[in-house]
Amino acid sequence: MGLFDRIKKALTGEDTSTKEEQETVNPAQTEVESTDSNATVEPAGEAEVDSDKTAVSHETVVPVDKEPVEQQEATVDTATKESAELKEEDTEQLYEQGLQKTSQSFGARLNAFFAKFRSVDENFFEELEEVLIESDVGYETAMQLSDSLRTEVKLRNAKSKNELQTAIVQKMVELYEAGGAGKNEELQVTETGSTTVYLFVGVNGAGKTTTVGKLAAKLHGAGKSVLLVAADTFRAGAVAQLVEWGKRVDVPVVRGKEQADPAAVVFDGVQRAKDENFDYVLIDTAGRLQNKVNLMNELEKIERTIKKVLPDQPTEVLLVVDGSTGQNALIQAKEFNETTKLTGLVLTKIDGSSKGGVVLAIRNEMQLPVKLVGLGEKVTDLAEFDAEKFAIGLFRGLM
Ligand SMILES: Nc1nc2c(ncn2[C@@H]2O[C@H](COP(=O)(O)OP(=O)(O)OP(=O)(O)O)[C@@H](O)[C@H]2O)c(=O)[nH]1
Repeated sequence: MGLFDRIKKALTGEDTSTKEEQETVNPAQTEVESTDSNATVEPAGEAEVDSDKTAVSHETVVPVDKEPVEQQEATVDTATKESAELKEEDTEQLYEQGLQKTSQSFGARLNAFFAKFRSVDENFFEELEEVLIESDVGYETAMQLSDSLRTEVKLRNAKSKNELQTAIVQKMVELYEAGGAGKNEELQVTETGSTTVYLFVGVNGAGKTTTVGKLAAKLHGAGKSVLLVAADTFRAGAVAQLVEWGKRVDVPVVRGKEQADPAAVVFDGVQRAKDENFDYVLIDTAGRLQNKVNLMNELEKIERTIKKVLPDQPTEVLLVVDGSTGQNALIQAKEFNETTKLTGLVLTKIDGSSKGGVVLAIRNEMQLPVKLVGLGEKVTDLAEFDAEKFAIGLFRGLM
């Protein structure tokens, strides 16, 4: 069953797939349980701090400049540890709650538009374009949608309100699917079996540190060993914030002094991860966009540094954007994409925002997959992006 049919079935209960499709089991549905079955469970970090550099200490903070050794408490209060294991039903609920505002405004706009529907004429398409732009799908995408709907309407000779509503949703889903064609939709893991490095970039306040913390909890909960690198040495407090997340989710953090060279911190972190065979390194960077050249140089230097230690890394360069800023998120994504080669996006703060429609614009205009979504401030409020759940949340009440 195609994505559109699955969404339609979920929203209307109507099964529009062919009989053959109904008889074929969707492999994607059978995969769910096998995820991470190979995971080796590492004991949670109660390790003692050991002055011997080779000993793995889950709470050791490695000072980059080798100056006075700053170390966190060696033992972790188990009561403060948080795990990020989410059940399938929880994720569904999160999506639904998270997208409530978006679907209310998105659906309400389109519903209001259809409430005064009379006939399919030039006015109809012009108004539809306006409604779509207001719904944060972006100008370019709104135009494309309206053009393809014109063709579809002619082709099907569609006249009724119902036919048109369904056709719009279908076109949005098609556009969405085309935007990701040939792209890896999920977070990738290194093929060599060595450490996988994810580099997080994005403007200040987008939610990088929070996302790194949440993802660390998820991976750690799945039995993976994770090392965090606080390369945002620019903003006072940013390092402390990541160290706090490290404590909270029980993973070690490599940090430098304030204003230290971020690339030096990255070097130490990646080297340690390699030496100690960590499964993942998550690097939090500074997000200054005021000076594009500086930012580009810094990110390039960080990437070069990673490659010095692990030539096939980073596996992912993820841009974190604040989804509640709507079109601003799209503009930021475009600017970052000019300076660094992104592999995907993390869209945060979808909860409580009415601007989730921007996913469609980002995907269509940048051909970049949204890999993760932030659906709240809690450690568990991070989910892999699921187009079906997202679309169901977005189009609820429209079909
Ligand atoms: N509601 C909600 N809030 C979020 C989400 N992700 C992050 N936040 C909040 O957004 C604020 C900024 O998040 P940070 O993680 O500090 O952002 P950052 O990009 O690391 O910012 P800098 O450290 O300044 O570069 C914090 O108050 C987070 O709790 C989300 O998905 N939903």
